[in-house]
Amino acid sequence: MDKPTQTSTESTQSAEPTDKPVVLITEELSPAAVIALGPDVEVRRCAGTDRAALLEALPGADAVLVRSATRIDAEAIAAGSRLKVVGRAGVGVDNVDVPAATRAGVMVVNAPTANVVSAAELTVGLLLAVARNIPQAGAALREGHWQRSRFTGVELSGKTLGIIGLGRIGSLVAQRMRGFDMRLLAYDPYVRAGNASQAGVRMTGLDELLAESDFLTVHLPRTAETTGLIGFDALQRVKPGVRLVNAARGGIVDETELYAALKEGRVAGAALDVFATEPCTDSPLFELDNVVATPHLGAGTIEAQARAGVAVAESVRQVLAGRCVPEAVNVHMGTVDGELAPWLALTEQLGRLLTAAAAGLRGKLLVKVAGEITGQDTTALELAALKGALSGVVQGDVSYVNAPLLAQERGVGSELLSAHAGAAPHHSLVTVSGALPSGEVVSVSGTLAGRGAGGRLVEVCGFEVDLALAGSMAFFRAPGGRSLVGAVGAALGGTPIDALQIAHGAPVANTGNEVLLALNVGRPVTRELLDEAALSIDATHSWSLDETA
Ligand SMILES: NC(=O)c1ccc[n+]([C@@H]2O[C@H](COP(=O)([O-])OP(=O)(O)OC[C@H]3O[C@@H](n4cnc5c(N)ncnc54)[C@H](O)[C@@H]3O)[C@@H](O)[C@H]2O)c1
Ligand SMILES: O=C(O)CC[C@@H](O)C(=O)O
Repeated sequence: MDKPTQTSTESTQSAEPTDKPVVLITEELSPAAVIALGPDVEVRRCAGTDRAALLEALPGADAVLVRSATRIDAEAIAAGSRLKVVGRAGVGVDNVDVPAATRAGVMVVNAPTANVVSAAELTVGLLLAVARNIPQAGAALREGHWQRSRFTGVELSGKTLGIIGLGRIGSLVAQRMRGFDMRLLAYDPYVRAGNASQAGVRMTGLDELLAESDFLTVHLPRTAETTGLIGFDALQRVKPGVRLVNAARGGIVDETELYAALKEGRVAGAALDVFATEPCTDSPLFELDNVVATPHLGAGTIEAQARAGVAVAESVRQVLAGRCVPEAVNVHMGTVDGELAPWLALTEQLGRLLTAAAAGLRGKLLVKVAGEITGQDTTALELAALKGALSGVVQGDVSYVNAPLLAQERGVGSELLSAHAGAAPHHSLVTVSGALPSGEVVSVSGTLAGRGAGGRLVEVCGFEVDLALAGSMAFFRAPGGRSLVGAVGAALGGTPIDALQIAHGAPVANTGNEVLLALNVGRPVTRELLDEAALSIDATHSWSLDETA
């Protein structure tokens, strides 16, 4: 799909059949997101928080676009029987069951940087609000109370800020709070101390950070490890009178324990943008004067919504057009640019051919990349080979998303070797190899003849060939020294033969007196015809491939 010039067709949820891929939008998104989806999709809408409506709409959707309020769990993934991609217009994917999506071959894409500035700016606002009681003082004033001493606050300057999670947002908060003359500590076991100290942040253990901080701010993802991290134990160890901000995810701070600590005065104030269960409108925390609360507004700016919506819409368009996107949460493909795309298709074909040649898939798939193409990030070619190889042995859809998992389940490994040398006489070459049940290694190599040209098969099991890697193909390995063409032609009956090659001997590897007969044929060769032809020439191996299927 090219850049959109018109907006997408839009309808409310409908079961009407459509030719265009259907993108289901389940939450309020920036209008720019719908424009970015372009004219090649049909947009449908339903409320993601209405579970029944969501489950009813999902079977008709090729893509679903959500924010944080729609639960895309295993049940929702299963309901989305034709779903190819879940687009999360924001950072956190904790409302998406990523393992379930991966298993089903559904790509999950997010917009990891679109709203981080907005989230960091809200955090700064919450730090100021909790230090100076700004929302409470404003609310009292509106009720007719001019109460200055009641809302006396504290300064940020000279105080210690403890940042829990020094990732994208935590780092932006650090940058901004340095301007307030705060001393900055951070706890994040996955961040290198050297990088932090350049940013003026001292890394500490959690205990030290809790004991020394006048203000704490949480910027963690919600995971099994982080859920309840700021609970009873941590809140016992804080510096008395600490003020706490959480604009990351609900549940990381235990709300019951926080309530108790606020009541006791161990925690002097809290500012919360996120809650364990959302929407949250009646928490006991809201009864406390020293609590500031916002309804998950971290990403709630015009700029962040436009950036997140457009970024994720672009990714969804790419996925629906069969392309790979770097923002995929559950596919690790490296950088895939336009130059690499035809090599992906070629490598996938080679993977399919290898499985056919090896009569199955076992052990390890080796993907060797040589020549000019090695100047690019070729990580994705390993996935492409696995995808192709598995498609011949797995029932159901194999995608870039579930290929590694399906391979792992079958005990199949893979390795990518990349070396500039070794492609001659071709400018670039991809070789995929694996093993026969006997342990003998089989390999297939292919190249692209030129820009826009289809793939060429240039090596099969050590024999040099030069055939289009397209349409239907048949291969025979047989003893040499006799007339093979007539016998095979006769056995294949009326099957049109478009190109035929007999490769002798061992120009690439020592294959003895054997020959390889490789054919491009005009229609798929049935197993019966293939066996008959193989018998007629005493072939030791025969296989076919239907690239039109
Ligand atoms: N309130 C909002 O509207 C809003 C907006 C955007 C993002 N968020 C949330 O903010 C959080 C941070 O987002 P980000 O983009 O900075 O994420 P990030 O992945 O860039 O940073 C998270 C950091 O947490 C660290 N971390 C992970 N597990 C940890 C653990 N157990 N202990 C200590 N550190 C740990 C990681 O090393 C990483 O550096 C996420 O939960 C995200 O969903 C909220
Ligand atoms: O969609 C939203 O507004 C929430 C976004 C935010 O929590 C995120 O993780 O990106």
